[in-house]
Amino acid sequence: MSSSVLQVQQVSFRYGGKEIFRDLSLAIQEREFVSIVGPSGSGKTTLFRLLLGLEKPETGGLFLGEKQVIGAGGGIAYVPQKDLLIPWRSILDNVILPLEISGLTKREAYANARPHFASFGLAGTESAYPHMLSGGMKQRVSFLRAYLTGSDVLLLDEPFSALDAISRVEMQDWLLEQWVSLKKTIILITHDLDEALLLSDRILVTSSPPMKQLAEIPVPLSRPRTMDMKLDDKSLLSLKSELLQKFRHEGAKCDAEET
Ligand SMILES: Nc1ncnc2c1ncn2[C@@H]1O[C@H](COP(=O)(O)OP(=O)(O)OP(=O)(O)O)[C@@H](O)[C@H]1O
Repeated sequence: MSSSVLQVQQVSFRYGGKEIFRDLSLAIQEREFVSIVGPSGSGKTTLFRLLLGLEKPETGGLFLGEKQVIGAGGGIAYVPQKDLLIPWRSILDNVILPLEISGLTKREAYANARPHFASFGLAGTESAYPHMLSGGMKQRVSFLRAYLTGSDVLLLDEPFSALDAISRVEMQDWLLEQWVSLKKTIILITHDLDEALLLSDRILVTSSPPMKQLAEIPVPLSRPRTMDMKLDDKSLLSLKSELLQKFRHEGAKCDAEET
């Protein structure tokens, strides 16, 4: 067998009468960076909810290593679109939440969290409150909180979509660096095709429900990657046009379903 860290095996799922997945299978390799792109309403967030154990498949199974994914919080961490920081807790108190929940005392949790502030670009923000930070910084806090769960797999649900264009590019660069240094497996939902191309080893394209498989586009760019590549590389431009075509095609099918 390969070194899949995450496996979705023949999963079927529906919300009431709406069938979302039918016998869907996919595998994510250890330390892979995979982006999921696809039209609105195609089931991207639902896939995350299943991976987090927040929804139960009708049939099939989801596995983290050998272990079946059951219930929330089992080795998979989630960074949502909105940072969901608690406004009345300091940044340090926000990031230690998962450590407190796992049973550490506040003192232990602080000792655990503090050394990571610098590498997450958050030095000096420990006693600040969320409203004092920029959008990009708040997302880094959210990312640090997810990292401190100790999970090997991070699910990022459009984490940069609310940021302005410049902060977004800065955060994409930052995430590239973090992915290299933290050695985690990352799955990113994004609507930004440039972001998907720049960051990923593979891009999975969702289609209109019920989804039986995800189209897969490998990104054959060497690493380390830079922003210049994004602008210059000819193969990147042709990949982008391939992605756009798939995206539009599936989007049209989704729109037709909704009407
Ligand atoms: N709790 C729910 N109950 C019933 N239907 C739901 C529920 N959550 C999502 N759906 C439906 O399931 C389908 C897939 O939703 P999902 O949020 O997974 O799509 P998505 O691809 O993440 O969309 P977006 O890109 O807009 O976030 C949609 O048709 C949505 O309306």
